[in-house]
Amino acid sequence: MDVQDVEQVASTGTLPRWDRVEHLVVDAHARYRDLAAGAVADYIPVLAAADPALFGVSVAVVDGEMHEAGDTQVEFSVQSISKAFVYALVCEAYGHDAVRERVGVNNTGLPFNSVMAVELNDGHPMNPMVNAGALATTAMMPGATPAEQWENVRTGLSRFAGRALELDGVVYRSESETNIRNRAIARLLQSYGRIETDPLEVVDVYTRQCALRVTARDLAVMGATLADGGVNPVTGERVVSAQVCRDTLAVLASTGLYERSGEWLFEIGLPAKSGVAGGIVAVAPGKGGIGTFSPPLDPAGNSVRGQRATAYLSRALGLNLFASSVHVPEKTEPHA
Ligand SMILES: NC(=O)CC[C@H](N)C(=O)O
Repeated sequence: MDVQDVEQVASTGTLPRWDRVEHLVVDAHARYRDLAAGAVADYIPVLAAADPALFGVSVAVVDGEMHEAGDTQVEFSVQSISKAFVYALVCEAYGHDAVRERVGVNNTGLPFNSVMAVELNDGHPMNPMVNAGALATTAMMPGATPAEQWENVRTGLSRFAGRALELDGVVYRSESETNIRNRAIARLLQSYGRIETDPLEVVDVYTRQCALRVTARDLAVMGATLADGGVNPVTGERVVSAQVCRDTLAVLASTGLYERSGEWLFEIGLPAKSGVAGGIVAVAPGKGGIGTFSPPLDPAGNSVRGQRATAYLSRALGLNLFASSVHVPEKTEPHA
């Protein structure tokens, strides 16, 4: 089936056509498997050793159905995707007003690890999806000690995934030895009174949260939990409230792909979050989650194949939040 056909499928009858999902997931994988663009991250030394050929596409529907193709059971570090779920957990604990005031919800327009963004905004971290805002958010995680905060992060993200997630010790150590910039950002936030506890301990919890091991399948389930108003569709457990999901998805829509968030929303029309190990989670509210994994990244740090596969599924399944169900786009291929 070519793109035009699937768009016609998506444009007729009730959307989305979940009966076609299995076929479309396999097709999304086949289409982009050989796409050779992008480069694996190397600023965290161990990530440079990732196999660029790995590629998995997974969809979790809010009724608990799973559809998968490729390397969906391969584990990789969650990296920045953790920021979305830690943000949700902190909002659940303290209410979104407290987090919004301290961390913000506006895009910086600058790279995820920008120091200048903090300086330009009088020490305000701007949003929870860039490193400054994520550090400020992790600092707010419930727990009397950093060890307790870390355990709450680990168990909280595990509840979103529906299984016990574990630390990748090799990734954690590799990033701990080289995360000087994050330590600088944490110190800068401390200087502006945005972090009240020990900034280096905050960086340590944050580095651990980024080194949690997930699969594309986990990402799909985590996304489906946000799509399902906070109830994990596989375990049936309520992880966060529907309001927290709504707030988290709004933040993801405006900031989830860093300085490329506008282009992503324009083309794909779904809230999403990327990580530098090559994962992307996208959320179709009320419908399901899409998890992709492929290590080669674009210059902003977003997986190239993951973006293409998600764009294809969004179009083919009619998931774009801004599209009416009868719209058949003239353009059949997205921008490169
Ligand atoms: N964009 C990312 O995935 C960055 C996460 C990484 N752990 C960092 O802090 O630099």
